[in-house]
Amino acid sequence: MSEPVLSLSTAGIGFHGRTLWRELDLDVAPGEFLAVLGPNGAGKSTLLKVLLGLQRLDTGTATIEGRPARRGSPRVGYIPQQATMAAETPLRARDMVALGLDGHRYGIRWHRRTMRRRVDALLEKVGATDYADVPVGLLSGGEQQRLRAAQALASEPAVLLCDEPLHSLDLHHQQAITALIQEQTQAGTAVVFVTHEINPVIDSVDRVLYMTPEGHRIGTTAEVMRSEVLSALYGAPIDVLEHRGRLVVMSQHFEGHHCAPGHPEPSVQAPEDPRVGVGPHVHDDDHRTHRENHRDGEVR
Ligand SMILES: Nc1ncnc2c1ncn2[C@@H]1O[C@H](COP(=O)(O)OP(=O)(O)OP(=O)(O)O)[C@@H](O)[C@H]1O
Repeated sequence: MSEPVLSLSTAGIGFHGRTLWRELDLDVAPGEFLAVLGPNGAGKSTLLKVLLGLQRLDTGTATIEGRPARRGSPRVGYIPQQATMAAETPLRARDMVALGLDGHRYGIRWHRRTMRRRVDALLEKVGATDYADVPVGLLSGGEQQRLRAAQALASEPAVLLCDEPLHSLDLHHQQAITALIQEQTQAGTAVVFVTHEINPVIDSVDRVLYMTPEGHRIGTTAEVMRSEVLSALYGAPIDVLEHRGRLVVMSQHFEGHHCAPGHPEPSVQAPEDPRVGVGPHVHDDDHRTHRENHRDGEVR
């Protein structure tokens, strides 16, 4: 591996006596795309906060480009979890994207025209040209999310941290944003992508970090997204099935609608859904349908 751009060494953190994760050793190379998966409350967003310098580790170290992770670094881009902006926010869409441009990059102040061209290109890439001059507070959640992606990519960061950036985007815009992030990896940006569903990004992912309260695993998708590995991590039987290049993760045991006591459930969705993956609620009916499909040979 080339010199890592992001490193965690024996990192650990917890709150109020509860350990979220510990002994986390991770090196991410320039241009690498790391997906971070795991149940609710496993500490995925906390990991991003550590890398943003917003949260201190209890043990170990976190470095970006060899220096301790710190707040406000222009070398780190961040697409936060979606939150609706107030209707009266005094920013147009293009202003929000421009905020992501480092006005003094490499010590040279951006020329106003260069800046406008760059903003226009970013707006176009996320499909936001039509509402470039609309106040952000009047836009839909998905439209605002596309602007956050454009803003985070504006400075071509060394590390891009994404906290469920595809949440609430329609399929077309999921693909557009994923393509944009993928393109950024070609330029050398390392991506840490927290998600509940691997399938929308499965073709972009180099490695997976899967976190659970019992421990974590790091490896390629094929190494980590396996029945034995997830069963060991959850401490309960989990099946991982592949269907047309997409993964279906399902629990073998349900108590009512839950997979295992104390664990938010991994998802089961109809295998025909191209977006199936680790995610929301599981119904016994879904389970039966899937099993029947499996018996009928529809799932390989
Ligand atoms: N500053 C804090 N003080 C106390 N507890 C915290 C703090 N930050 C996070 N936590 C707790 O740590 C746990 C992990 O939170 P985190 O948001 O990292 O989980 P997550 O894996 O991103 O979950 P989700 O998938 O639901 O977004 C939660 O129980 C949360 O309440």
